[in-house]
Amino acid sequence: MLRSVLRRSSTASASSLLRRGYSSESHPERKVAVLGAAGGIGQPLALLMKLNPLVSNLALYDIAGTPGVATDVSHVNTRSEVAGYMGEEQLGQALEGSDVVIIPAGVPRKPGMTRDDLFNINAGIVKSLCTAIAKYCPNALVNMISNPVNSTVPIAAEVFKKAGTYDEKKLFGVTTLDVVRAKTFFAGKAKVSVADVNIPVVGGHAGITILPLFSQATPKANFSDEDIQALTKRTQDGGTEVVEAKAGKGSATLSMAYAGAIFADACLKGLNGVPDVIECSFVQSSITELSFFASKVKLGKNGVEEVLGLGPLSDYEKQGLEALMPELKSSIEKGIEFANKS
Ligand SMILES: NC(=O)C1=CN([C@@H]2O[C@H](COP(=O)(O)OP(=O)(O)OC[C@H]3O[C@@H](n4cnc5c(N)ncnc54)[C@H](O)[C@@H]3O)[C@@H](O)[C@H]2O)C=CC1
Ligand SMILES: O=C([O-])CC(=O)C(=O)O
Repeated sequence: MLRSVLRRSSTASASSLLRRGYSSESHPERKVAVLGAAGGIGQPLALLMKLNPLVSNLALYDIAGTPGVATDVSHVNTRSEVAGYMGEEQLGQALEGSDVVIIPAGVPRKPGMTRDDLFNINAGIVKSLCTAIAKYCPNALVNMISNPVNSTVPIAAEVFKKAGTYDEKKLFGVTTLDVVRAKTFFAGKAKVSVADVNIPVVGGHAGITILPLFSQATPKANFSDEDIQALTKRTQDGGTEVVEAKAGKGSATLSMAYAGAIFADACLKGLNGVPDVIECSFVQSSITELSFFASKVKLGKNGVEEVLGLGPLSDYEKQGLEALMPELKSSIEKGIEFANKS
């Protein structure tokens, strides 16, 4: 066994698991791999996935630093076994047998940058990781976090197509953080409990391509047009708000780990046959003329069970939808072109 591969068994007893309201026997075995696991998102996400009782095996992969992260996380008293994998020669082992692969690998933004400015570095990283996924776990659900999501998801699709493994039901751009933000900002303004709030966010994951549908928010709130515009803008600029507050030390990591854990949990629930699991995600879609689009998606045993439509839009949201289409289209095309030229 390679020296830097670590394996640690969970120390939680069956009785302590039962005390917390679940038993390892009641859930099927599920392996989750996190690629980029030693990074700002990767580390807290690894912890949150370790806390998830639906996970039986947690594989933490990065180009550096994973032995430490895996050893650290492995001491937490939950069901899953944790293994750390470092360097390309261990990527195959990390991926083999995975049910869900979460990808937060790549560089984050600094103030003044757009997500598209990350394309040159992250496109290559995503391409090589997806090439390995096609080889070692072609049936896994892929949760793409690496930016620019509007391009990295189409890149992944092209890599999988070339490898002959593409299944559009199994590829997801993670846009959950947009929903998380829309809910927080709405709840704060409406002075309601955020736990009761639901808001679909559609389109893509960059600037104006992020379109929160506050007209469909529950519970209903009587906001003015100005309030809705301000909430929309704050949701669209939520990532930039964090990038600026971190002042050169990266972008959202903790809230992203939270959002990534929610989305991965939804994928696992779907795989396990839990009914009516619905989350927004950037997926292959035919609800608009664009080949990829974020909307509400029903998750099931094979991944996407149904891509749900947009529902009724306000005039303001209709304008937002029209405005986002050209940018989202060109980001999708940029990803496809990159994957096919190199
Ligand atoms: N979808 C979303 O809503 C969000 C996406 N992001 C994106 O997530 C990505 C990661 O962000 P952070 O964790 O803050 O960055 P980070 O720099 O802290 O961590 C990235 C990790 O990726 C690793 N990495 C680089 N190349 C790799 C490779 N070939 N294989 C495996 N691992 C590799 C690095 O070693 C590092 O540990 C960025 O692209 C960022 O823009 C960030 C926040 C929200
Ligand atoms: O803004 C960024 O660069 C990171 C991101 O995608 C987000 O926080 O939504």
